[in-house]
Amino acid sequence: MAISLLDALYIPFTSALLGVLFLTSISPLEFERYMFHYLTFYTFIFLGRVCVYGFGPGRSFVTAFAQTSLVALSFNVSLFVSIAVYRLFGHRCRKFPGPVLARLTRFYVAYLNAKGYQFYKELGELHERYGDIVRTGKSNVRRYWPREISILDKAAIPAIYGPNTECRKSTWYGQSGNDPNKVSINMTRDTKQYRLRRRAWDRGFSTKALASYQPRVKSKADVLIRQLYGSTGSSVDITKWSMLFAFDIMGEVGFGKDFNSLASGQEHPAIKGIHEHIAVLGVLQTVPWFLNLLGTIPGAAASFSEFFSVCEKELEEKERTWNSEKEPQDIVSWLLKAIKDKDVSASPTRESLTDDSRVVIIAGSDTTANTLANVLFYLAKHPAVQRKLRNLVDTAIPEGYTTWNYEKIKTITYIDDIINETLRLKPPIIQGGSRETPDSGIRIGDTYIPGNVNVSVPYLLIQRDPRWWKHPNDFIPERFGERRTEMGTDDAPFFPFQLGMHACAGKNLAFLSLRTAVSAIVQNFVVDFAPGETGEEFDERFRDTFLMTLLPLQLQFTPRAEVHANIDS
Ligand code: HEM
Repeated sequence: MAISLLDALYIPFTSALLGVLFLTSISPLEFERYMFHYLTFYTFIFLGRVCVYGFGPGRSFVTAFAQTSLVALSFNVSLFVSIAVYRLFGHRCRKFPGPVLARLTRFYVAYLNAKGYQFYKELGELHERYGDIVRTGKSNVRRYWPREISILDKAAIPAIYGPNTECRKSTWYGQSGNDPNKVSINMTRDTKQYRLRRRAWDRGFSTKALASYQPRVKSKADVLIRQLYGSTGSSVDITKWSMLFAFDIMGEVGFGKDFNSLASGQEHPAIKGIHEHIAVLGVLQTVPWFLNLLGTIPGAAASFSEFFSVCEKELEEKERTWNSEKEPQDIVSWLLKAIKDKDVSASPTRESLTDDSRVVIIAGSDTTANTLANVLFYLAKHPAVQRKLRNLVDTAIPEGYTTWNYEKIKTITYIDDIINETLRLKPPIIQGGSRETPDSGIRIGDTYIPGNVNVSVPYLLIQRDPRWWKHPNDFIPERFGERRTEMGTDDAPFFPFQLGMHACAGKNLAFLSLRTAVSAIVQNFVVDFAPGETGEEFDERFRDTFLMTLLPLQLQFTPRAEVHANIDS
């Protein structure tokens, strides 16, 4: 039986009406939370209708399928047209300029991300074209997405991220699920629950805990130094070795486990998993509901399952071997202690604990590794800076590396100036965290941003903005030291570790690791580019994959004794 003329007119009309009604009814909801349920329900209804109308005497499945497809088509067309009209002309963000495609769909920014993985450059161009506030459609919405705005104005930093902000974590943090009982600390959007859970983490980074980590960090630096001595005369890919160093530290300090990557010189399989994970994240982070959906499809996350299973395995081993009577000696043990003590800060479920264990590795290793590799790049490129640093280390520890001492290294503020200047130019997390404005909206200077809009300030762009930074693209560590006043550093926007309650939990550990590695390297070696390496590609072509992904960098580490011998002869 074919579709009658009446059906052919009636079905599209009622279905289209249904599409508009549906859109109106979901408008108060953060609908992407329910995307998975919606798609499942949609498929179920579709198949159910085919069965109901196709089953029975005189009925045909083909006709039922054709009718149902007409219903679905009319419903979808009406839904998408209404959404497009609303997004273009009725959205509360419509006064903010931005590319038309970004107003229509967040997949446009996913496309810009995928195009060479240099979204920060694309975003820089959008800001140049449209001004300090650009509608990017970058993440998600409560009322008909996309509602994303990128702000390149330093006044926005305290308003969005500062200690007194009323902004909350946006739907970006819903990419691994929206149930706060099942996700990591970093993905916890509920502010009350977040504050409680953060306490367990902060215990793992207390001054006392860091003092117990320090000798283990130094022992990893020793292995790195030994390996660099072994490389004498050949070039070393410092991107790889920095990752091995940072990954081993997170094994030691995170899980109390020796991952042995530095000693073996081999990438642990989990490292590949991390990089595949962040490459996917780099493109699809703009569409968190889609990432969330992908995670529910068996096999879709296969590329990074190795990393997930390593974390799961290490967590299980820790649970088996951990001595709960003793003071915790690593971050995961602090999290386990909170659970054992039934403390309010404990990860609420097994799933959330597992997700937390992944955060230990993801948040701690790539960030530190990138910074170390970039510091060494700048030292190779600026021999005068390297010499100045080495003289300071030699003055603090004249007897050489055998008497290396962290307390003395900590007093050399120039190391921190070099690390900060590196983090200004190359923040390992390139785009600022996405936050949702409170219902009442916020004011940034003279501009009112309505409520429930996702806002972010891009770290890399604002930390190189010539309005606040003199010679913004030049590497001048002294701007954080003796030239601070002259260069206006105190008034310039700098927040690579984020600010306020959601600021990086591991900042002090990062500084401990970086000060240790950088001082140990300059005390032992002179660092140069390897023959044929200019560093230009490394400097220019790093990938914007949420966490920065670096290209290999070939350096040469000449033992200082050898340099002296060459000069003397
Ligand atoms: C140079 C090194 C590092 C940089 C630049 C850095 C930067 C950041 C930034 C910008 C955030 C905020 C992310 C957001 O807004 O969602 C963050 C969060 C975090 N970082 Fe770091 N980080 C570094 C090293 C570390 C290390 C070594 C650890 C140790 C495990 C760590 C643990 C964390 C954790 C647990 C969070 C989540 C905090 C939360 O949501 O409460 N980070 N980091």
